[in-house]
Amino acid sequence: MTPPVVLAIAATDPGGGAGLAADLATFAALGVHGACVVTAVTVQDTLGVHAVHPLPAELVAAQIAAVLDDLPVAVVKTGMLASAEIVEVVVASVASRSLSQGRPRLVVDPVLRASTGTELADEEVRRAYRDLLIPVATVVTPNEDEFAALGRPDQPGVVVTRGGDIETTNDHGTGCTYASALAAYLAHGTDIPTAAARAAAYVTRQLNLSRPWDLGRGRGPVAHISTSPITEGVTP
Ligand SMILES: Nc1ncnc2c1ncn2[C@@H]1O[C@H](COP(=O)(O)OP(=O)(O)O)[C@@H](O)[C@H]1O
Ligand SMILES: Cc1ncc(COP(=O)(O)OP(=O)(O)O)c(N)n1
Repeated sequence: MTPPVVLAIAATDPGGGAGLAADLATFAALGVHGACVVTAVTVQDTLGVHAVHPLPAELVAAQIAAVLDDLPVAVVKTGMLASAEIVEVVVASVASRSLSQGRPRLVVDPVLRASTGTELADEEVRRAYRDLLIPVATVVTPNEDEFAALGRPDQPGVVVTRGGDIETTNDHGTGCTYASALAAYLAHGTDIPTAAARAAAYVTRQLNLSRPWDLGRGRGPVAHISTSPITEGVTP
């Protein structure tokens, strides 16, 4: 038996709220095997992003090749890509694969700015998203600001995210979690509108779970803890 595999290409968040930690936890909760390629190491906490150290683009390319040459990746999900060279590497490594090589579908979460205000992508990165990555994506999940900053891309598969009704201070990482959930549902074979609706429902459930938490000095993380039967009866 082969489980569905999703590859996240994104950056680290040492507090475990956003980035690769959010991606992998979401994949596990939704029944897909998660592989991960690191694009950058960030120094951040629940108060904000203090530093970003992008990895050399060749190292990102080598990680992607190691995964794609070995595992049957159904979906690639990108988060923070940190440099225009890394965006180019993703396009060259993933989108240029032929269908006979098993080209994965591509979910692009265009992370441009943290909700605490720090810019996470310069103009060169935005241009690379606009000109190279978004045109080859299956699904793109910008929030309203990202959608505007990317020139309002008009193509099938653009799902503009719009926050929601739950009032909480524990929402760090919701964008990453939403896009990862959508990627996981796609990997299970769900169509795009259904995957988007299920991802929103998943985020709602997780935000309700973390709403009462007292975690961190700023905006705490959305829950990545599972509410599966394994954890029933255990108080988080
Ligand atoms: N407060 C909220 N209540 C309910 N759902 C939410 C809330 N915040 C986010 N979501 C869900 O998560 C998705 C992504 O959140 P959003 O805030 O748009 O992402 P980002 O962190 O990238 O700005 C939304 O489209 C929505 O489905
Ligand atoms: C490493 C890393 N990746 C992405 C983000 C942005 O996270 P996102 O879920 O889009 O939104 P906020 O957490 O900023 O609300 C990040 N901070 N770090």
